[in-house]
Parts: sequence; C-alpha cells; structure tokens
Amino acid sequence: MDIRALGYLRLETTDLDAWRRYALDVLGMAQAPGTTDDTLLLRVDDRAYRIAVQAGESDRLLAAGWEVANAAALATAAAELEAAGVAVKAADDAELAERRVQGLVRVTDPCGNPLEIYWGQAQDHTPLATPYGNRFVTGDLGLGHVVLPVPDIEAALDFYENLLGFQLRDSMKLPPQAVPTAAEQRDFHWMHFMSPNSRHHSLGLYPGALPPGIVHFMVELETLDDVGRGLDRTKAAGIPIASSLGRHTNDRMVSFYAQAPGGFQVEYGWDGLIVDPATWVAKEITADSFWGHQWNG
Ligand SMILES: Cc1ccc(O)c(O)c1CC[C@@H]1C(=O)CC[C@]2(C)C(=O)CC[C@@H]12
Ligand SMILES: [Fe+2]
Repeated sequence: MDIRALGYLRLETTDLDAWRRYALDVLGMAQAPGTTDDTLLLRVDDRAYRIAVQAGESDRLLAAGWEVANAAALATAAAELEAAGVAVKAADDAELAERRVQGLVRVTDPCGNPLEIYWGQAQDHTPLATPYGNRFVTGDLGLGHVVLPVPDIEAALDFYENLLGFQLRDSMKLPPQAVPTAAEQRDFHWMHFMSPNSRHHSLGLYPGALPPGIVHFMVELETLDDVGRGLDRTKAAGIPIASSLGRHTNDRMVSFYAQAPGGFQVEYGWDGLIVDPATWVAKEITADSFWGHQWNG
C-alpha cells in the first residue's frame, strides 16, 4: 500500500467557539471558505483545508485522513485492506464534496480509530493569509503528525507497519504510570513513531485508551520565532501549557504542547528531522527529550 502522507484531520467539538478562537487567534491558522456556523474549516497551506472542526455532542477525533497518489493507488489500498479482512466503506458523493477529494474509503484500525484514505484533494490558489505571518511546514511531509490511542499496541503496530506500509522510525518504553489506561499492566509499554514519508513521524501510537480518540496532533512552523510567538499567544489566551518548550530526541523537534479545547493536546513545533527512508534503521529512544518538555509545566 502506497500511502504518502497525513493529509487532514476531522474533529468533533462541544465548544466550536473555543476552537475557533484557539485555531485562528492562537495557532495562527486561516479560516477556509466553506466554513459554516457548525463546521470550522482551517487552511494552513495550499490545500482547500487541512482541519475540519465540527460542532457535536462530544470531543473526539472523527477521522485522520491519509493521502494516496491517485485512483489506482486508492483501489490497491482498498483491495489490500479487504484481503486482510478489514471492512472498507466507500464514501458517497456528499462525503467526497465535504472533504474536497475525488476518491475516499473509510476504515478503522484494530483499536477502532477511524481512518480515511483518499486521493485528489482540492487546492486553494489564493495567497494564504495567516494572522501573524506564520508559515506551516507541509508539502510532501503532510500536515504534521497525529498520536492515536491504541490499547492493543501490537495489533496497531502490525496494522500500520505491515498493512498500511508505514516505516517504523523508533520506539520508546513508557513506565506503567504513564499509561494508566493500558489494556494490561506490564513493566513497561512500547510507544511507536512511524511515517509513510520522510517526516520523522506522521503517526505516533500511544499504548493506552483515551476518550477523545487522539492524544495530540502536531503542526510544524517554519521558524523558531513562529513557535515562540505561538507560545506567547497561548499563555496570553489563558490556555494551559501541557508541556513546556523542549527538543525531542527522535525527531529533534523544538516544541511545546497546549491543552486544546476537548481534552487533548496540540504540539506546536519547529525544526523536525527529515529522514531518508532508504537508509533509516529503527531504533529505541531512551528519553523523550534532550532538554525541556516538562509535562504540566
Ligand atoms: C517522545 C516524543 C517524541 C516525539 C513527539 O512528537 C512526541 O510527541 C513525543 C512525546 C509523546 C508522548 C505523548 O504524546 C503523551 C504523553 C507521553 C506518553 C509521556 O508521558 C512522555 C512522552 C509523551
Ligand atoms: Fe508529537
């Protein structure tokens, strides 16, 4: 299966006003055409939109959208999923139009996380006006990364590595107290980082359950000043900092984490590692950061 990148995220929120303020005024994203009273569409690059936030009954991830190159690649992906016994649902015309894509199938991973695999997303050719002049790093690297809760970590790793074809970049042992919602208690629980492209990771697998169906998503900024100004705006807006500024050991990203509306985090980062998939070897990391990243600090 030839997935190329994390393309989009769809979120449900119980407080759309809070998300509108957070995404536009704090994260510095641009509101995209097609936004309604019920659904906020967010633009960060030349795609029509990358994040949809819709008002609803709960705070949760509705779907992570994974991009393939064309209709043939989508057909191959759907056939391989079906052959592996995964239920594949094709999108109807209304769903395609809503997502601004030409073809799409929906599946769930072994832990029930919703995925959409698609091709042919519409572009917006008007200049992107972000509110603070900040620029997001996307392109072939995709939107950023998402960390999903997967109580059955072995089944999830097998699905994303061997069926979806993501490359395992590295893994980290988490102590039991970092995974209170693990399916079973062990001495440690593996967390995995993987990607279908040269962004160090597009997907993180967290070995426990979490109600919103998402641990965090990360967007990457072009400059350190973009991140520093975002940190100032986060504090000024009274949004709790979930983790202080720090540099990760695996993707060397300098980032901080904010407590987003809805009980999960958003990582705002800069200087993420670009790897060569042809020469990469999977590793274990034994610390999450070189410095910083003090949780709840
Ligand atoms: C360790 C790491 C490397 C690169 C990243 O982009 C990244 O987000 C992390 C941190 C992952 C992780 C998390 O998402 C939830 C809370 C975790 C499990 C911790 O308690 C330590 C590492 C944290
Ligand atoms: Fe992250």
